[in-house]
Amino acid sequence: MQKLILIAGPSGAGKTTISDYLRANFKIPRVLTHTTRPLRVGEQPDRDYHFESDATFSRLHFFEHVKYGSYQYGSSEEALREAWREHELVSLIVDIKGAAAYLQVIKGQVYFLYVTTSTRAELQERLSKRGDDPLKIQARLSGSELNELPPELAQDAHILVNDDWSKTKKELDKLAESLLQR
Ligand SMILES: Nc1ncnc2c1ncn2[C@@H]1O[C@H](COP(=O)(O)OP(=O)(O)OP(=O)(O)O)[C@@H](O)[C@H]1O
Ligand SMILES: Nc1nc2c(ncn2[C@@H]2O[C@H](COP(=O)(O)O)[C@@H](O)[C@H]2O)c(=O)[nH]1
Repeated sequence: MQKLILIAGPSGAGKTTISDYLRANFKIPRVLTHTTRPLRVGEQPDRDYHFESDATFSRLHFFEHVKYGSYQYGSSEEALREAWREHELVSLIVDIKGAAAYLQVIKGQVYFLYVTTSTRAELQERLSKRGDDPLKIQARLSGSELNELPPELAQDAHILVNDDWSKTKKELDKLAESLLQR
């Protein structure tokens, strides 16, 4: 059966790092999403995101889409179908609203991984080290942008506290092995 590891959690929790690890070590590719935000240092088009203008974004067909500040983000049905053509198991990074949309429609095919850290200070430190703008960090770590796990999604979530990367890797190894066997 085609399956999806849906990865959500606060900014800086390590969603991208985890998805990259699954791809590098288990050949579980990430379904790329689309965004109108500018590239960060070190990012590449069509490797990290499909970077779009507002005009090209509006022409796409989205499973779900959201807006952060003035930037849009969206995941397309086409991208998921295309990824599943070659791989039974893929990953996808979305925010909490996106996760809720997938769980509503294809819950039976989803393994929902909610990634977090023990403290908000750790998130802040990681984002500062990553070179994010301090004002954007404040926005990302407050209000609806924090991506806290809402009670209605808690029963579907597998929570991974990514404080210690060596422990996280062990948990990911177990998870990938069990999902690839099924
Ligand atoms: N267990 C960890 N310990 C320390 N640093 C980590 C750990 N996991 C990830 N990081 C680092 O934290 C930073 C944020 O990680 P990452 O970009 O994967 O987060 P994210 O959840 O995808 O964030 P965003 O939603 O903002 O894109 C990166 O610099 C990454 O190398
Ligand atoms: N609902 C969706 N959320 C998405 C999508 N692509 C990314 N995201 C989430 O946006 C924020 C910000 O990402 P960043 O790369 O600018 O740091 C983060 O929480 C992502 O998980 C999407 O297609 N749909």
